[in-house]
Amino acid sequence: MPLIDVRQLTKEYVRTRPVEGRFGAVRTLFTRQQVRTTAVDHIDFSIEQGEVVGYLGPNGAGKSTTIKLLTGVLWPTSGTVEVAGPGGPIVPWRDRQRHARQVGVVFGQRTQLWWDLPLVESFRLVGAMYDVPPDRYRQNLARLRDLLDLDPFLQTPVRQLSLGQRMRGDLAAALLYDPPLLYLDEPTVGLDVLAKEAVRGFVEDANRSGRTTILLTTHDLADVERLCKRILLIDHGRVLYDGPVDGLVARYAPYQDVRIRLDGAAEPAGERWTLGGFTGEREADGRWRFRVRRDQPVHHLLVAVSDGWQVRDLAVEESNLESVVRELYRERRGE
Ligand SMILES: Nc1ncnc2c1ncn2[C@@H]1O[C@H](COP(=O)(O)OP(=O)(O)OP(=O)(O)O)[C@@H](O)[C@H]1O
Repeated sequence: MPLIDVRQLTKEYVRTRPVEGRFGAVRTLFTRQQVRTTAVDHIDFSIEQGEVVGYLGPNGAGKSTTIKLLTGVLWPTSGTVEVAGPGGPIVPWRDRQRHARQVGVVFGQRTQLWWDLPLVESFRLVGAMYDVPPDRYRQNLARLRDLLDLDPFLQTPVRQLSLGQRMRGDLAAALLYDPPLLYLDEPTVGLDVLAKEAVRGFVEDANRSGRTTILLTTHDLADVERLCKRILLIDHGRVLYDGPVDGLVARYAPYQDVRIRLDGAAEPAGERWTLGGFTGEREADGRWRFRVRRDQPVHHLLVAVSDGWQVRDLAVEESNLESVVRELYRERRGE
């Protein structure tokens, strides 16, 4: 059995809103119009022990709602989630206590720590809440202090920590009790370059030799490129793509862009240029862009341009995750 098994998971939010119209203000006293949003719409996926999966999607796609369902904070409208655990599968929103021992959760946007207590006291409380045996607690704390360089602010109240320090504290608290599963919701949001590096290094370490299975939501694709072999891409609550990072690039951007800047007075007239069997377009900065499918012989284009034209510079640009995701989001928004 996989570590997490999600079947037809659906969450519909229902809220009421004022009725508009001539008598709107009066009617809201008596009438409640319901607005339904299907935030998560019959999604299926499973995650095996030891994976690090990037959960991506544009704003409002349904990522946070999924994390809330997976962590048992929300009940679904329909569908199931099962997490493998000692003594059999766990349904997060039903078996909340058993489930809590299986998962660590870190939200980039808010802390799970006790605001007024020194960091080390928060850790003690976490250790007590999860019944971590004293030896285990000491070992884990020593390892996490070292790994996350916590000592300079261990005695500082959480409210006085910088965002990067607080995030390191949250990561340590989430792993103090050795959960096999870690949910990270935008763990690098707002962090500087060095702090992001520290978080990424830590996640890699946590996953080393498959110890901790990780599901990570982020808008920073560098997190995904560095940490995840697999992506789940969702939008409008549905899974658009589930597979390897390279596969996403190959599926949605099966081309390379060749950008050419010509040198000298002779430029093709107009905004389009056909050369070596390819058609290029002039870009705003004066360069020509040829979009060449990966299975087409790009060298025909390169030979044709160098034979007949003075080239100042030429670049063959592979699509990367960033450009593919940008295109996909644009397409979905109809831009
Ligand atoms: N409590 C709620 N009541 C009603 N609608 C909600 C509620 N929470 C979220 N939604 C709606 O559900 C949809 C999915 O929201 P969700 O927060 O899961 O998206 P997200 O992918 O996490 O977005 P972001 O990247 O902006 O954090 C959105 O349309 C949102 O407006």
